[in-house]
Amino acid sequence: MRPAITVAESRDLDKKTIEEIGIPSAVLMERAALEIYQDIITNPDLKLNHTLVLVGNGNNGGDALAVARLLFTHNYNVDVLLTGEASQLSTEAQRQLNICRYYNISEVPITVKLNDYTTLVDGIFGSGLTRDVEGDYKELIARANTSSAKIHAIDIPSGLNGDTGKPMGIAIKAISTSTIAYEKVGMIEPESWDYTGKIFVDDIGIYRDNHLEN
Ligand SMILES: NC(=O)C1=CN([C@@H]2O[C@H](COP(=O)(O)OP(=O)(O)OC[C@H]3O[C@@H](n4cnc5c(N)ncnc54)[C@H](O)[C@@H]3O)[C@@H](O)[C@H]2O)[C@@H](O)CC1
Ligand SMILES: [K+]
Repeated sequence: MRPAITVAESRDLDKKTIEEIGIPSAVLMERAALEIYQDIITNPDLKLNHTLVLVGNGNNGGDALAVARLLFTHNYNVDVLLTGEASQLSTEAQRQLNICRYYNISEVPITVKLNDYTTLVDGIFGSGLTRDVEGDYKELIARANTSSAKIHAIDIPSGLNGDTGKPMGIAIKAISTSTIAYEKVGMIEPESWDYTGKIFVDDIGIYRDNHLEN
């Protein structure tokens, strides 16, 4: 079993892979999306009749938008829900939004009925969660958790502290999670499994130990 890493180490490895080794952020995002897409379409517990992708402002949202595009281009019925303003998106998330807009993937408002969907893909927050979840985000996560839709989380269920395995105010309760590169240490805690569900560890070319796959 590969080792688990802290959130700080995860962010440090992302940064080093991009800045020291030179693998572009967009390439890592595409590799992440391809792995997450496979985890989703091969998961027998997810019904993909109608999927809604929840998109945050950062690169977790970027991963999610790229997943939405892969679902769309493979003829799955998918919509996206931008939780923030398009103008606030990270550079890579903006790139992915532009690609989704090329395909005219439908963007639905935060007031959309979540029970209209069979699956939600959670790309709101990942390793960038910095404080307790409040306000509209908290309400959306609460609605997602009480909806009839099954949730698949990207990297870390939104709102879950990746180091403690505990919610920060509230957290997405996913039936499955595609975590990037390595399990996060908080996912070793059994109480985190209510939020992560079944964990898939996706290798996207980010390695610890002098950046060699071990
Ligand atoms: N290409 C890349 O750079 C890669 C990015 N990855 C993805 O990128 C994610 C990290 O992306 P980011 O660093 O952009 O951060 P996130 O996308 O996790 O967070 C999004 C934004 O949410 C805001 N935020 C944090 N806590 C909040 C709160 N409680 N309420 C409201 N807003 C809050 C922060 O300002 C942050 O910018 C990883 O979890 C992973 O999914 C990975 O796939 C590795 C490769
Ligand atoms: K997430």
